[in-house]
Amino acid sequence: MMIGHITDKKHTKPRNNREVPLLKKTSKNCRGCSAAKFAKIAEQEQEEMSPYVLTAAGVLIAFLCVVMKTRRRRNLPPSPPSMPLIGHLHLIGRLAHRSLHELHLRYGGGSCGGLLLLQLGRRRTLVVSTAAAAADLFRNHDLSFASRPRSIAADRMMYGCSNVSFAPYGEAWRRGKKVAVVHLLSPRRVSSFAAVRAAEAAALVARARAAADAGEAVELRDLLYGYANAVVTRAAAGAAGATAEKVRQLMAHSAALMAGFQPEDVLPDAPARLVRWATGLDRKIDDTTAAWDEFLSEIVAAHEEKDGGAVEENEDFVDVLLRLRREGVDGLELTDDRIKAIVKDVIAAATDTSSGTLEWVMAELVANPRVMAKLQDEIARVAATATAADQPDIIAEPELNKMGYLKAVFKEVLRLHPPAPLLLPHESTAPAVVQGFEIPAGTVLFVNAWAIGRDPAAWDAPEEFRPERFVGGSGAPVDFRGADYQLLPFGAGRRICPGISFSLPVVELALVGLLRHFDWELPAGMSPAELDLGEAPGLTTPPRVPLVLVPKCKTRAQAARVEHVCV
Ligand code: HEM
Repeated sequence: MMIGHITDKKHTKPRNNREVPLLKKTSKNCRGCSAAKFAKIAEQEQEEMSPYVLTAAGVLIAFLCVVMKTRRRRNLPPSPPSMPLIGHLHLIGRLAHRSLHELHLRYGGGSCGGLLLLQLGRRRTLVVSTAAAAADLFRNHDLSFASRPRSIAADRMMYGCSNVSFAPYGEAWRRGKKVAVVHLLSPRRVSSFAAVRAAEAAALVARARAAADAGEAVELRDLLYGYANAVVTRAAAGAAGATAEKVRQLMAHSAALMAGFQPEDVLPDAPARLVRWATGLDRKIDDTTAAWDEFLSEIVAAHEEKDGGAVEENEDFVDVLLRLRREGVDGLELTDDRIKAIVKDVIAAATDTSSGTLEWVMAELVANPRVMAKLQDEIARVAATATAADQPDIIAEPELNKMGYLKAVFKEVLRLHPPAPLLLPHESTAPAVVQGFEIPAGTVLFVNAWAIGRDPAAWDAPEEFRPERFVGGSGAPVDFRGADYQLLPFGAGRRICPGISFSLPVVELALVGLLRHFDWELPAGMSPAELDLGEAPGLTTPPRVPLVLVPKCKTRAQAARVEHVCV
């Protein structure tokens, strides 16, 4: 009816094509009408308006048809019931990878292709929880999902995301990643840090030995973090000691600010900004960012003063980046800020992941004494003939390749305890059809590497810790370099971790040192079955309860074979 009153009837032809007199509009005119007249006008009016009503109804029906057709055509992945505003956020606990795994088991099994679609606050989120779904995603849609969701915290803490990890997909990310892969983390560069690794691994063994001599228990997290941090800081900035300690403090502050959901994940921009300001989140980010910037600026300035003095083989990451700036890297402007962003990125990406992996290995070995003994046997066999020339406590790195069981133990630990269980979040920039489901552009992606490592379709007895599953067998052994989608601790595709070759000798050398020289026992009265193998929440997830063990120098009979050990 409203349409009738507001439309100019002059331009209207009724269905029978009869010319209709202009409607008398004023109430003054109507007031004088008799009931019969009024009814006639109403009738006339109705007759006049029917084309409009029909048109409106037609448009509405057409619209509904399109909506319904689109809905029917949009074959979205399954999704649990959600709440207004927060969507599915209330279903995610402190350990997001476990909550998502439970949701997958409840809603995403069977014909759902290993996918779940969630609304996490404002973000539409695809969760991949099986090896088959990961294979389809990385094989066929890697490019569509190669970006990162925008994060205000990352933006401010990483110089406008000019680092590698949080940079959105595009030319700047591509060139930054190339610098990381080709210049910072290449096999040649990684092997140039062998002396750094050997010295820090020897220091680690010395610290464990001091505890063993004093009969003290050791908090492994502290010991292993100190080791990983020292190696990475020396590789990145050429310094350990006070520098590494400063990195440790800064990292502790940053990790807390980056983990978990952010206000803008749930709220529109303006209220989110208000919440950030009111809760002091912005101030904390600004303080931490300023402290990092001061620290990194000093390092860059000190390196610049050397003015390219380092021999190329002895360069640390800052040296390399400054040299590339002098030489001019195609298409990537290596400003001071970008250099600081890349160095900070690499330090952050390398430290927690490496030390977390080592702590999980030690936890699983203590929980599985059979595996510990078998690995110690392998190490003793190889080490009997091979120590580093200048570090008698440490095995020469090429010998690590003779330790097949060691490699299998690491794979098994990374299967069950990927240090970043959801990798880093990706975001799609184009629509894609994954496992037959339509995924719109702009969808955040979580690949649940933790759940994929437990996928019963991909693994036999997935909950069992059994490194032997990676030894022998027919065909190429499963590896974690991104080609075997059932084992994704480093991710796969374009966004795969570029630090695999850097991290392997770091973790292997330390573990070999710790197992070669010591037996490790639980504190008095504790049995392996009592070990808590749950995770702590965060972007990286070390054991929930820091591992405390007692190192015992190996028996004199064993020590006699390797004379320098614990005598
Ligand atoms: C055990 C050790 C490590 C693990 C488990 C690990 C795991 C990961 C994971 C899961 C990602 C995200 C992949 C994705 O988004 O799909 C990643 C990215 C990254 N990692 Fe590692 N990482 C480790 C060590 C390192 C080391 C030692 C470095 C450098 C020295 C490093 C540098 C990076 C960088 C720069 C990225 C970002 C790649 C990109 O966005 O394109 N990581 N890592």
